[in-house]
Amino acid sequence: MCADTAAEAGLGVRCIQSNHEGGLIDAVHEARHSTVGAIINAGAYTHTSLALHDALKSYDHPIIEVHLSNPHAREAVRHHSYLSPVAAAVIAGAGGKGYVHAVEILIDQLPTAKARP
Ligand SMILES: O=C1C[C@@](O)(C(=O)O)C[C@@H](O)[C@@H]1O
Repeated sequence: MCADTAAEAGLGVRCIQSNHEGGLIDAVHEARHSTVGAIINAGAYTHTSLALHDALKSYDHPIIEVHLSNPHAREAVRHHSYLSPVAAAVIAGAGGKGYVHAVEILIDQLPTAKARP
């Protein structure tokens, strides 16, 4: 579904999964010159990783933060995100559909996006 939505805007989707903080950071740096935007669910690293925050801060394209659940309805430790300050939008609690919405929002954020009426 994400790929279909992106394809309608002439874009492709590349998915990366890593259980390692450094793997996510490397993926962000590697994507700098080959992507126009990023959608990220960093799992628990959302709440702990200043390093991932720094990597995303140096990524010069729109970032959409996604969570399947709503971390704000969960334990207090999940209420802070290191990613949100560098994200153009945050989608939480929409389950898997959140990724499709993230693609739509990302497309709207691109410099080539037409202004909405
Ligand atoms: O690993 C996860 C999953 C999560 O990112 C989500 O998608 O709801 C929310 C995080 O708080 C949690 O640590």
